[in-house]
Amino acid sequence: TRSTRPQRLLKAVRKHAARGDPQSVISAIDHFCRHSEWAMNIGDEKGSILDSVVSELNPEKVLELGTYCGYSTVRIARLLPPGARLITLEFNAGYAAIARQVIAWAGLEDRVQLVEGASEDWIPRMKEHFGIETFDFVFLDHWKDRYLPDTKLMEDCGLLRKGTVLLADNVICPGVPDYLQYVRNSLSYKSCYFKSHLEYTKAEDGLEKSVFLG
Ligand SMILES: O=c1[nH]cnc2c(O)c(F)c(-c3ccc(F)cc3)cc12
Ligand SMILES: [Mg+2]
Repeated sequence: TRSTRPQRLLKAVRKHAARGDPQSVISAIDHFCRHSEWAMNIGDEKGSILDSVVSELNPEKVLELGTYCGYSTVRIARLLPPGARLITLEFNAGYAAIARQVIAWAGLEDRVQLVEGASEDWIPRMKEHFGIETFDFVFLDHWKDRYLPDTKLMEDCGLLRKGTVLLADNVICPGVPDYLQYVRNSLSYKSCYFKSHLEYTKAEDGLEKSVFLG
């Protein structure tokens, strides 16, 4: 039967990237998405903005909602000190299977924990199951209809602290109007927009960075 796009993306990583070299994994995926098949990774342009936010923050505890093939997981994890931890949630088992192999190829499995399942099921279990108090950084990149309810759920579960940074992908395309309205008008957040482009295209998209004020 025909392979899936994530399987073809992994094949390109294995062919063109060096094991244990996260930058070569990132470059191999970007090359595949530009020259072979578009795929919904954050990409190199928005990825550079992600890098700068993570580098400035130096987070110890990171949550990623939406792993897909692990591209942004690798981008974030490669910037973390070895003691830091990144938990990434992926609903789609096929995507998760590929992402595990991409993360392993990059040599970053020691600081990444990939969890398969629904964000709404796992967010309430972060404390008792993973021993997490609060997150320093949350990257939202799963499903537009879940950004707002999952943010409210993280608040209710006490997973956000004064200064926790939320960074949301795709706030223009496909767009998350309810989430944007919330973080831009709530007194509990200081929010700003980083204008960019939809991965590997000329269409507008951007990232919204929101600091939780407690
Ligand atoms: O569902 C998504 N989850 C997470 N990230 C996405 C993304 O970065 C996209 F560009 C897109 C996307 C897909 C098709 C389009 F025509 C435009 C954007 C979707 C997602
Ligand atoms: Mg995205």
